[in-house]
Amino acid sequence: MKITLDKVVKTFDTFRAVHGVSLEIESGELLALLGPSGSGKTTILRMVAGLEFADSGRILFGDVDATHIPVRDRGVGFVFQHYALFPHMTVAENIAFGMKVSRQRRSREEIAARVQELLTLVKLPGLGNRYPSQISGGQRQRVALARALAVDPKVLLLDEPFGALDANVRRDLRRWLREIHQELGITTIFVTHDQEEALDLADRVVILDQGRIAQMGTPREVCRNPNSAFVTRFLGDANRLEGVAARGAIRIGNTEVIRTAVADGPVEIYVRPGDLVWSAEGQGLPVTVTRVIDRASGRRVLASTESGFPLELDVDVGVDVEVGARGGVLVRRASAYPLRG
Ligand SMILES: Nc1ncnc2c1ncn2[C@@H]1O[C@H](COP(=O)(O)OP(=O)(O)OP(=O)(O)O)[C@@H](O)[C@H]1O
Repeated sequence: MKITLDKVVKTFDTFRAVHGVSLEIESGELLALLGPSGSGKTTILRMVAGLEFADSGRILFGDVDATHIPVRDRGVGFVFQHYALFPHMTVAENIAFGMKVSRQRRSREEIAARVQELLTLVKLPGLGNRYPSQISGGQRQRVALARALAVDPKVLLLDEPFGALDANVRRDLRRWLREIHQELGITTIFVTHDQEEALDLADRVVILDQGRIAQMGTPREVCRNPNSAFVTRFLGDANRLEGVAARGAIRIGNTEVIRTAVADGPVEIYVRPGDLVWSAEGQGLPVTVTRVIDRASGRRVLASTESGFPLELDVDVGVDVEVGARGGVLVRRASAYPLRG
């Protein structure tokens, strides 16, 4: 089911949470809505679900305006971080719940068979008789997904479904969700404020800033070509430096650090740690090492430029570098934006 948002606006009292968002989610696509707290992600999802109504603009399910389709007829399945399982029902009863209250009548045998099928799909066979308190947080979210899938939704809406879980479990569930999505091909909108999660999972990401779309594209597109300082900062892990652009070259102090197209004048420059190369011989931008953090994957070097900007870069495990060492860094790739103010 394709979903279209056409200039959707939502205001709470006097506060405008969503400012004319237009967006098309293709049938079978897994789209992530990514943005900081308060950027309007949940409000957009709730409007698609029919739990909230737009002040203006339209939401289409296929070619049909969804405004007047009640929640239960929209064919959407939800998994919300706080949309807990019913504690007094077993896992199987939780999964069966939607089928029992659905307009589509099913026999007891049909429901039981479907519950078993779903338990297998979410890789929890044999746990049907447990209560939610008797399974782990990660297992609970799998059950929540099975419950959402039970009524054969045309659209799946997931709002920070793994938000409360620890990093390893999140990573496993992410992979698992991707597999389930591939298997079932249901149009899915996934809300998260975690850029790694969004980039890892989604076919396309929409980055929101204060109720507006800052950028949308495939994970590769937004990572390679962030269109603003906001997106670059939000995608994370970027060093920020200041310099001056003139005729396509950016200089910091006396050093030309990179050539890139940006208007002449003061600029802010964003560089990922992996795009900086350490030079013990002092080539490039002069820096002093302030800290070295050893990790299984390599060494993270923290350094400071002559004008006092902190920098982080990665070097191989075998590279000798010590606190207090002076050297240089070469910039392989960077994004630059005119410095305002
Ligand atoms: N029912 C409401 N009444 C008033 N203001 C609201 C209501 N719901 C949301 N808002 C406001 O609208 C803005 C967007 O909220 P929303 O929950 O959509 O953001 P979000 O991006 O999902 O944030 P988070 O990641 O914190 O959940 C926020 O400033 C919020 O305070």
